[in-house]
Amino acid sequence: MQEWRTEQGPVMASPAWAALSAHHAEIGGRTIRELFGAEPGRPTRMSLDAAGIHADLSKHRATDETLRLLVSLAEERGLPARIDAMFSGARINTTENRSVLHTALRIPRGESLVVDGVDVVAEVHAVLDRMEAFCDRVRGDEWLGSTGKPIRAVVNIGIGGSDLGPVMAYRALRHQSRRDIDFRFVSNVDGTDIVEATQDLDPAETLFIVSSKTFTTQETMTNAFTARGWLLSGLGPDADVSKHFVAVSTNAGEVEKFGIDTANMFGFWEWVGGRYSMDSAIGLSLMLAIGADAYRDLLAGFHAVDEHFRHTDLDRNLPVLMGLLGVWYRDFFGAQTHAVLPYEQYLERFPAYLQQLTMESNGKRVTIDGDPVGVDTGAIWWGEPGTNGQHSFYQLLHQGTTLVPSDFILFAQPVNGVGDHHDKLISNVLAQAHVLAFGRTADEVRADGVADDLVEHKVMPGNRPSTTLMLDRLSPYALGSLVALYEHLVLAQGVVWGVNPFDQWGVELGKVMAGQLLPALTADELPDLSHFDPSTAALALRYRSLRGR
Ligand SMILES: O=P(O)(O)OC[C@H]1O[C@](O)(CO)[C@@H](O)[C@@H]1O
Repeated sequence: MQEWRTEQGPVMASPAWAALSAHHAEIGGRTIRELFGAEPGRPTRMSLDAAGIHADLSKHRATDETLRLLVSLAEERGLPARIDAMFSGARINTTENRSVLHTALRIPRGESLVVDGVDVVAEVHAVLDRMEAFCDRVRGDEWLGSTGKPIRAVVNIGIGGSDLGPVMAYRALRHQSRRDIDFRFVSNVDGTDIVEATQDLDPAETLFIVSSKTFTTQETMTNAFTARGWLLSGLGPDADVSKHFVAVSTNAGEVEKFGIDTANMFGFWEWVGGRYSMDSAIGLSLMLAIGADAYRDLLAGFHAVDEHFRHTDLDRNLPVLMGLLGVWYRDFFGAQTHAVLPYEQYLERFPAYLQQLTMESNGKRVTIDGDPVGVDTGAIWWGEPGTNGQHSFYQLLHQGTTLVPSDFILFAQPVNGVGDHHDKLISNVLAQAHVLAFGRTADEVRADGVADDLVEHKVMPGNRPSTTLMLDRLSPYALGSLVALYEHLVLAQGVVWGVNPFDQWGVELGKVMAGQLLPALTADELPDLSHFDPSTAALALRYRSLRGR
């Protein structure tokens, strides 16, 4: 086992932090207009390319010196050493004593990475091969349901990382998915989710994938039991459910207990965090949808960005620079949120996916050593596909009082080239980034002939920063590269802040309390609620009474 230790100390004690504070006092008030005016070569100098992603970082409230100081901060915080430690399998997730090796999920076949005496690359490819063989059988109508019918509906049951990645990626790539198989995703313990997902399906043609790293998650297990009941009520009590259920998990014991043959289980490893797992066997539904070759292209996209992140100097390293700019706005400008605005309808769930990735990772108040962080950490991430957002919340982005750094994502080639839709789409995204950055002054508004009493209403303050990411076409490779970009951005930010981006202790207490409340809501006898606060106890009693208990 490779031991890994950190004694980083607070980020504010870092000399680069003090230098950044002084630098912010000096240039924080300069506008993007002024920066462009002073530096004609800015767009070229501040753009870079990584694994097919072209990134324009010029519309930021940052100079070369800002980037230099941010990179110094990352160096002082030990980012290069942490990157090496992660890729080599050291147990950098110290609060759970685990390696962090999602990058091993996409190392090409034939290479090797030995961790604790095991070649994890060989294990990864053995699972990928099993997944491929299974997917070929289902897609080739060789895997038959218990009545002999081929599979025409696949329902992934999972939540958090066992849902958001699969559903995001399926929606992103459904243009190259099998259209004769219905793909559905059930996550919420709210019964509506599973009822709506199954009510028009034929159980004889339905395959459930129960996806859960732990196989103990309340929502997933509740939905899995309900799915089994639905199947048996449709096919009769003697139906062979093994033809309709497979599992993706690290927990073979619980999979067996549920009644799924472990021959139909696809494993992964404790060194894959839930929110970093979409390219593990958790992606089985996606492989069923797009096929194994396309799935391997997705892995290649991930790997290309891994290589970039691992081997590129910090000052040309895209995930590092984007992560550092996020720290710059969060801690020196007080930006509380970060928007992701994909101008690609197929990426409709990408912002939701990034919410778990970023906020479960860096929504932390203490450092990896357990001390208060002392500065603001992870921003609130959110977003919607363009152009819908323009007719909704962009008013606030343009003229509100809150600074919202934004990422615009666009693709040069349309997936669906209908008429002039795509050119119009792209004109919109470029226009939005332009207006956010450069705005419109009162003089310019007046020069347009606007009446005096409306001038201030029409002034666009501008100076609102954004990154533009332009890719060629939304392909599995491109999607993999984008996800890896944000995975590594999260690590860069976490290391600077000194938090552990790989644990999620903050979600545990709510689960425990729900477990304690459940019997209080359902027991025949009025339970003792005195250990809950009076508000919660009163609401529980009201619920019982409204349910006639
Ligand atoms: O895959 P599992 O074990 O069901 O967990 C689902 C999700 O629950 C969480 O632990 C949070 O509750 C996530 O980190 C994880 O992705």
